[in-house]
Amino acid sequence: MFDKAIAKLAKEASMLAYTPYSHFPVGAALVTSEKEVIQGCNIENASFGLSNCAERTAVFKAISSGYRNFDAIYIYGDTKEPISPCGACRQVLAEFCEEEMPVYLLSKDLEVKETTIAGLLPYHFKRSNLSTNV
Ligand SMILES: O=c1ccn([C@H]2C[C@H](O)[C@@H](CO)O2)c(=O)[nH]1
Ligand SMILES: [Zn+2]
Repeated sequence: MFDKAIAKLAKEASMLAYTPYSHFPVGAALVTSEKEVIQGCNIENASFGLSNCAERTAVFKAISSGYRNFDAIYIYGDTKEPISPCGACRQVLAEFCEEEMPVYLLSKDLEVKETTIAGLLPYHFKRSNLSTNV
């Protein structure tokens, strides 16, 4: 269920973004099954392709802190319409989150578009697709 306080934490996370190249701050708030909120921001690099999006920062922070199960993610962009995550982030989220997990996409004014992991990336490549079936 959408929680405005967590949406504000996603916006707050964007304030720490390192964006000297795009000047486009993004924030994410990933809710763990323990109800912890892990924030992330985008972190750019002079070698542009090495930039890391807010969503992946939040996922990598959470995984490297020992969390493995997630209830929701909120993603905030300083945008007119609710932000739309890039393909790389959709694939990384699909690795760790259930297909039906709620995803709340937020605009500058905290207008919300609700979707799911499967809604963001239907028919995604997954572990069970590997021939080794690990
Ligand atoms: O959902 C998104 C979309 C874009 N960005 C970042 C990547 C780059 O730093 C900047 C411009 O693309 O915004 C994110 O962090 N998340
Ligand atoms: Zn991304």
